[in-house]
Amino acid sequence: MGKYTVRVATGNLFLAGSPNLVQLWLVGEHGEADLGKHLRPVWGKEFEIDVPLHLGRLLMVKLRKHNRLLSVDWFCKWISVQGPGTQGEVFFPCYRWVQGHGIICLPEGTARTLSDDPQNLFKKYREQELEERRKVYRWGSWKDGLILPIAGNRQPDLPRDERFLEDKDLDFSVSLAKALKDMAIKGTLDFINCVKRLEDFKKIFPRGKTALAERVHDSWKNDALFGYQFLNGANPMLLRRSSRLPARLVLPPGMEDLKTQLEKELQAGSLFEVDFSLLDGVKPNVIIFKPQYVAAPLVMLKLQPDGRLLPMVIQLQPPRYGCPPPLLFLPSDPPMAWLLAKTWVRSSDFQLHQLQSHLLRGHLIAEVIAVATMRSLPSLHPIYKLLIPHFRYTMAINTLARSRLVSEGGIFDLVVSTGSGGHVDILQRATACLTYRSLCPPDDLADRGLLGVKSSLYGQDAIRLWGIISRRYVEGMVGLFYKSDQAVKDDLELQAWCREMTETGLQMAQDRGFPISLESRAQLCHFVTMCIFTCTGQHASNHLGQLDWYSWIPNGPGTMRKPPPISKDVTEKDIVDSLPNLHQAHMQKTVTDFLGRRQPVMVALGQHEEKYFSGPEPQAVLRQFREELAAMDKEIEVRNAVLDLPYEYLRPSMVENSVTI
Ligand SMILES: CC/C=C/C/C=C\C[C@@H](/C=C/C=C\C/C=C\C/C=C\CCC(=O)O)OO
Ligand SMILES: [Fe+2]
Repeated sequence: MGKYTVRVATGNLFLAGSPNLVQLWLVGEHGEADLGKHLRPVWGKEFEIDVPLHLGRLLMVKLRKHNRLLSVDWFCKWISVQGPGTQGEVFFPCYRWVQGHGIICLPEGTARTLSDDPQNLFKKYREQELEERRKVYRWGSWKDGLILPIAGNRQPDLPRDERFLEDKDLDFSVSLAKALKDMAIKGTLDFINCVKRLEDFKKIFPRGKTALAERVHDSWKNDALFGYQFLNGANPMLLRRSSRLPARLVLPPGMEDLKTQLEKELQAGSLFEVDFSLLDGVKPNVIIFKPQYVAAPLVMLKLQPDGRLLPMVIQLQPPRYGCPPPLLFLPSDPPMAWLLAKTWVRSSDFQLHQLQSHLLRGHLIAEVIAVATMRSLPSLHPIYKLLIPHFRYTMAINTLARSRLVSEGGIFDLVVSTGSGGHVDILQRATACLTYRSLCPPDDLADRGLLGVKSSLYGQDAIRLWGIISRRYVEGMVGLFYKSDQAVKDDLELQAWCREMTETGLQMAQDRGFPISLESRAQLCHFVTMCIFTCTGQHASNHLGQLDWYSWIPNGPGTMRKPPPISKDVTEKDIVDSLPNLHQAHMQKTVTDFLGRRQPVMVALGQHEEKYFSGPEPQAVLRQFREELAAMDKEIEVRNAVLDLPYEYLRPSMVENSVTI
């Protein structure tokens, strides 16, 4: 018996409140008390009430919104209750929309696995919550041979909790509308203006461009900048150290010097390669009845002692049986021939970057993690509480990508050489070779021979960030809730989550190294770190470079309008005629500017305000995580200050806490 003070926190945004009355119940270990309909969340924040029962330790708050005439959704952040006992103020996290008039149960914020609840006080609640979540979060299907998305084609189809809140929605819609309006106004001139010289692409070079974009415009023809991009550019995921000369690199007679140089670098361990074979045979797009072109180049590069990565040879297409060996382009070739060869590589890199590194390995994997978690882990579960902040807006932005970017008639079909089906083929091929190791930087960088490469700033920062997420955050939290490997094995919810991810979301990916069970705390930590890194650093390192590296279109051509050259007799006009026309370039710019701009509505890594965990220990782990992130951020700032080309894409203050754009 006694006085209870109930505090209710409604979302901060204008549309978060509701005039509907809300009924609350307090559920304790000794009983349940109906507090009646005391709350109008628009205005009500706190009220006191006498409860004539001895409830004992508070376990749960139940709430129900009553809507006589009009049902208005309410965004409840949390409820806290200060009772007469020794429990102190008890916190019940929510951070969800309260819709309709069903009863919602909010368990007290302490994280609990099934074995942390020996009296099964929450067992029924966990089962009911998952039963409801599996109805609301359903796997969809976009294209055969791909990993699964959330069901739903448009934002309104998504669960309310996954849609943009009004601030993000406003920024996204207004910015997109402005970008498209500008495009429509200026774009009319695109058909009148034409590009005669490479410098004419300045006509669509943006105002307020970044300093690095300026450098790209000034130095895009430079071999060192061309090589640098494979280390620290928009797409740092393809470069690998050569262990042998690639079989596809057929050296025609007269190339003995090159062979000697390649073998010398190979022996020294300084030979690197970028192989775009995944693009081989991809059906190119046809844009306004005009065929576009796709190539599948191979680039060989040498790592200099000063850290520069310099191209040695470019083969634009793999050898064909019964045909003469493909032409090889060299730095010593006529300048326009060499520049066209590099430009073809840049266009090929744009395709694999946007589809394989950015969309598939960033956006779509993050979505699988989010949907599998919502379908398999109750909100009480410690791994749910650890992961949920890293899912914000991911289903929404991916639904927009599927409906406006890679959809039929979407941007890829309109202005990208792999649009109109080639892009789906590439996604299917990339999915078929997507391995668990490639999503974990310590393994991926080891496999690609990039560990310890001083000029791989991406590699250094990825390892550092992975380590902070793994050691300071994930291991810290897992250590609080799993005291042995057996506890991991015994957690049936956790095992179901892992299987749901690998077998269903990733479509039987166990043959590519993904686990279908978790046998130890170390394996659990590795898997959860992969989840968090994918939703944060992996996406950021492949998203943030668009503005810097693709603002100057010749450095990232979304399409090529002429076939790859078969001779070295190349003019500037040949290059201009191969590059996107002004309208295609303008549309590409508009989209990559819109996507690549720094987000005003942004939560940086680890900076979420939601308190999913109750108790001092998880808060201490999160605090230490934030301290380590701040230290890394400062050290990157100091390092970048003395670099000719700063690398910012894995700075914790730049990395979003989830995939939201
Ligand atoms: C050409 C850039 C390609 C990027 C693909 C990689 C990742 C997906 C991207 C997410 C995009 C999500 C939504 C895009 C929404 C709108 C696109 C802009 C204009 C559409 C024009 C129109 O529909 O009118 O990661 O950031
Ligand atoms: Fe993105």
